[in-house]
Amino acid sequence: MLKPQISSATETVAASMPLLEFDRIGLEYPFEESMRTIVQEITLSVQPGEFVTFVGPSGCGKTSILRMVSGLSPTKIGELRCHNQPVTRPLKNVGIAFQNPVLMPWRRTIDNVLLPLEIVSPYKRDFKTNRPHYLEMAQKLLKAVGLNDFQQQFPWQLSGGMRQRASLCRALIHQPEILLLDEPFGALDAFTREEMWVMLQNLWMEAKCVGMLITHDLREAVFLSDTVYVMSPRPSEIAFKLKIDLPRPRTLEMCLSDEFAHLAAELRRHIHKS
Ligand SMILES: Nc1ncnc2c1ncn2[C@@H]1O[C@H](COP(=O)(O)OP(=O)(O)OP(=O)(O)O)[C@@H](O)[C@H]1O
Repeated sequence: MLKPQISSATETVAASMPLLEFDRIGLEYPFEESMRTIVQEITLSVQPGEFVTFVGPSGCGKTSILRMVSGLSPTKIGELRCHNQPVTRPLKNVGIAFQNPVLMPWRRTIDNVLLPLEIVSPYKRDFKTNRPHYLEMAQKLLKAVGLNDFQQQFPWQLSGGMRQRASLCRALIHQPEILLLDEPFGALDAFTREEMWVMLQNLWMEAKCVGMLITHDLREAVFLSDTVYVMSPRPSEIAFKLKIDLPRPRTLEMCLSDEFAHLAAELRRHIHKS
């Protein structure tokens, strides 16, 4: 709805322009008396609508990278660009879902989903006058994830999987161009997690946004991604890039195929323990 309109003359150029560019990005944190290098140097680009995943050993800087993309922790070494502009402050076109879906316990599910519209420009300006329209958007999302009958429940009345589904709806309600996912299904059991892969794929295909996922689950990475980046141990860099060309929409039956197993094994081979 509020996505930028581009004329057909510029469409061809825009289609080939990356949405995100990591240009020799590094990362250091203070450690004891000096600075410790976490990320050595990362250069890559993400196309509009691409789903990319970062996998790698614990502590190699995956979450820190997502924070850079969100603009919450702007890059100090190298440059991160969104739409060719350096990211120097929190981006508005980003939705975020974490492993722990932090929903407000005093707000009903529907009101938790609506929350970003109350605080993110340009929605907050007309939130009250446009509420019926926004309510419809939130209801559509909740319906898409099977929570139609739980709109009026409080978070503590939902299961872990349901809370995570509501949190994904909340991350997408303001139609972000970039959806950041930090181990969103890490706390769920294996069966629920696989259901969530399918549901997330559907939401992402409908939203046509960039997906950027961190996970320790290599099958999850293969199922969801167009591109998987394997990071090396700290001080990290991209050790391996794997394109996943499985057709979409992907199904859970595909996880049983030799091709799927081969792709997951290929990732496993390139992961080193820190
Ligand atoms: N604010 C901070 N100040 C100092 N060091 C930090 C800070 N945030 C993260 N670190 C350090 O940076 C490293 C990378 O952390 P990060 O959370 O990005 O890694 P990760 O790859 O996401 O790890 P995991 O897979 O275990 O979640 C860790 O060694 C961590 O201790």
